Amino acid sequence: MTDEEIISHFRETNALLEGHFLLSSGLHSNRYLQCAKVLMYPDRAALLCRALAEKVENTLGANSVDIVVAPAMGGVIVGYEMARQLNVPGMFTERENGEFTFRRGFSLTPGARVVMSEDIVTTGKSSRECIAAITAAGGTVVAATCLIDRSNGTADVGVPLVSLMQMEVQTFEPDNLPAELQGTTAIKPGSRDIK
Ligand SMILES: O=P(O)(O)OC[C@H]1O[C@H](OP(=O)(O)OP(=O)(O)O)[C@H](O)[C@@H]1O
Ligand SMILES: O=C(O)c1cc(=O)[nH]c(=O)[nH]1
Ligand SMILES: [Mg+2]
Repeated sequence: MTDEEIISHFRETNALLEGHFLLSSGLHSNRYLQCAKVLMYPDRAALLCRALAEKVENTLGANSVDIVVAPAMGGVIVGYEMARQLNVPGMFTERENGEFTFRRGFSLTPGARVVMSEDIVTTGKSSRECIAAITAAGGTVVAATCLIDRSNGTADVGVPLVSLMQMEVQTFEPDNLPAELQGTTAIKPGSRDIK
């Protein structure tokens, strides 16, 4: 799947937003990729995750994954579809007092080979937090995946990161906003509690 085909799925579903956004990391941006708008279409979710699962298999080899774990909320749908495409089970972690935890009776077999599946990577902070929770629960994270790596390959999540597409999207510290964003109110689409 080419980058143009991937981005077309975002454009056609109005998932490529422009405005003023407060990101999960606390950084600001004039662009936002709302993956939920793409993933609301099961056929598009399947096409994108099939292509990403193929990349994982090319990187790790066949039958190298025991389970997919995804961080809620953004990772839930993509994690489900990645598990389906890799033909393994999938589960998710969710925040409790700000920390990713396994709830709902989810647990990992010690040493289970885990692919951690995100929707978006900007700084990699959420990915690293989810990977830490998986490791603490006894899993071995063999790779991380995301649909779009907004860091253009610069985010370090501590394990190989397989992205469907890399993009370079500018981000800004809150006290260093460009003129176009100054004086406008930032929208915060994600669910992380930013103090
Ligand atoms: O690489 P990062 O800088 O961590 O940014 C990317 C993270 O931000 C978004 O989640 P968010 O925390 O907004 O919550 P959500 O998944 O509930 O939407 C997205 O789903 C990633 O998890
Ligand atoms: O960094 C984020 O929080 C973020 C950026 C983006 O483009 N999309 C998203 O869901 N989260
Ligand atoms: Mg998220």
